[in-house]
Amino acid sequence: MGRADALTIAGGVSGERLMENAGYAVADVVCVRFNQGTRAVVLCGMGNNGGDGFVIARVLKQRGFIVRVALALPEGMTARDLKGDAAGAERAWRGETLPAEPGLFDGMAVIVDALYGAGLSRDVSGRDGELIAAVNAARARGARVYAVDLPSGIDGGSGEVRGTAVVADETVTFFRRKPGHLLLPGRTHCGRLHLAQIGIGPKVLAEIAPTAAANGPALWAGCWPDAAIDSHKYSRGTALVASGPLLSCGAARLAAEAALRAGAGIVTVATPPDAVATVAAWRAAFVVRPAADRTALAELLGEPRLRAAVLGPGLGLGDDVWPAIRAALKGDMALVLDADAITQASRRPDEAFALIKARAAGVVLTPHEGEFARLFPDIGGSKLDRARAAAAQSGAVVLLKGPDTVIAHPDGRAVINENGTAVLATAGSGDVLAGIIGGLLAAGRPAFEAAALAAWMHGEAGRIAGPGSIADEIAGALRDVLAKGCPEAKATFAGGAEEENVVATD
Ligand SMILES: NC(=O)C1=CN([C@@H]2O[C@H](COP(=O)(O)OP(=O)(O)OC[C@H]3O[C@@H](n4cnc5c(N)ncnc54)[C@H](O)[C@@H]3O)[C@@H](O)[C@H]2O)[C@@H](O)CC1
Ligand SMILES: Nc1ncnc2c1ncn2[C@@H]1O[C@H](COP(=O)(O)OP(=O)(O)O)[C@@H](O)[C@H]1O
Ligand SMILES: [K+]
Repeated sequence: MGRADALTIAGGVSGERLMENAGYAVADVVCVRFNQGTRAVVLCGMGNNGGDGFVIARVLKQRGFIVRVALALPEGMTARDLKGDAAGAERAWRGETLPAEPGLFDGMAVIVDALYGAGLSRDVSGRDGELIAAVNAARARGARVYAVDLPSGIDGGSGEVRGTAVVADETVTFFRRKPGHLLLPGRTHCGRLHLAQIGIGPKVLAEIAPTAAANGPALWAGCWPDAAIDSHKYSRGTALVASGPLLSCGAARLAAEAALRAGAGIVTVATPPDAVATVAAWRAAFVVRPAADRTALAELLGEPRLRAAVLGPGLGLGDDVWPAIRAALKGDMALVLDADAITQASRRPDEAFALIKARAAGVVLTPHEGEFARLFPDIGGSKLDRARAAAAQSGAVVLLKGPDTVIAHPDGRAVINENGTAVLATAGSGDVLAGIIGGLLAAGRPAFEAAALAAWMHGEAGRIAGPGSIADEIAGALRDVLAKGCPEAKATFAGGAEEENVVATD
């Protein structure tokens, strides 16, 4: 954001104008719910976030609110020491300013949090921590909290809580959302999020060329699995799902069903002999092939018409499994490596990553946090950073699961998924996701787009299936997701003012 501001200011829009627009945007959101006569306190910090706060205080006072500013400055600093646009905004404020202290929030209907925004660079502690605790306590007693740009204490780049953080009812941010608005726990601190345009134009967006975005149809509308009128099952694509033995064949059944629903024309389930009858009886639509051992599985994976394979759900952790995965990695089909296949790869990461990098067809790795730590033990940082680093290290598209699933391409592009709900936090849900990706890969969709679209379809399926659903029903709800059709595309990544899905990372 700092760079976006600087480029805009260099382009002739003053910082003061940006701050005025930002302040008005927040005041307008407050005024949707509250009227003249409302008691409001604006908590201002020492930087430009605080500067926005002074503008908000002025506008709310003009509109008849009873407003005071609670000014939180470092020891020894006074309002006269404020700098730049924040100093100008403070001078233009003609109301009451008090040194911030926790008691100032008592009895307020509205609290505006303008303590820290994008400039937060270290953990909040001491007096500021107490102020944040007091804001949250006042909210618990009924005050409505509006955060300026970010809830203070939330890191805009990572969504992490830096020590302690404000919990807001509404957050107004400017220009573009930041990763911290989408990643947890930041997302849950924002409350309702508003995006306001304050004069930072499309040329700036093109110049900063963000490589992160919220997951949405702009990325994958062209990959929606509509089959052409003249399609046949083979042209729609063949996928193979490798099952585990009888006691762990449920995972492959879920994945195979999801792959069929998501667009594969045919799905073969390769099954150890003890599970053949169970798998065959599960869905008449499955093609079931016994694979007595891993050599037989490797042979089935050599079938030339195969466009995609899903390996991992229930596959097994025995030493005999890796040769089949290795055979698949040496093959031509696109691959989803999930669950046990990720654990298998984590025992020999160098070999796995070399095989992934050497192949032409795409690979999607779908770790949850535990599997991620196993496969990429040395990678740290924000969820966005970690997914990107893992993609670069492995050569695969990495889908790092969770409520804020991140999908990263080795070239640095990444999307953050935002439509998942806790309905998905149920056993077998990840198998459904792996199957959806496999179905889209079988239909010829590129790995990054397939993974992003699959995460979105999975989220929608969870919403449609609703609370109380089990994984079988999430797979079943894919039919409704597809029946609703592809949602309207809004552009993603850099290039136009309408591209609200872009996340400004700098
Ligand atoms: N002209 C501009 O640059 C615009 C900036 N805007 C606002 O400006 C904000 C960013 O302003 P700033 O860069 O001044 O930063 P902040 O106002 O977020 O933070 C102020 C300063 O506090 C210090 N600080 C950081 N963490 C601290 C901690 N834990 N304890 C003590 N001190 C700490 C840092 O030196 C930081 O620069 C945005 O979030 C947005 O609200 C908007 O007005 C839009 C225009
Ligand atoms: N609270 C949540 N909100 C949104 N999505 C979630 C949540 N918890 C889990 N998920 C999603 O559910 C799936 C769970 O996958 P996984 O952990 O592999 O489970 P399993 O192995 O039982 O199938 C992932 O796609 C994950 O992103
Ligand atoms: K703030």
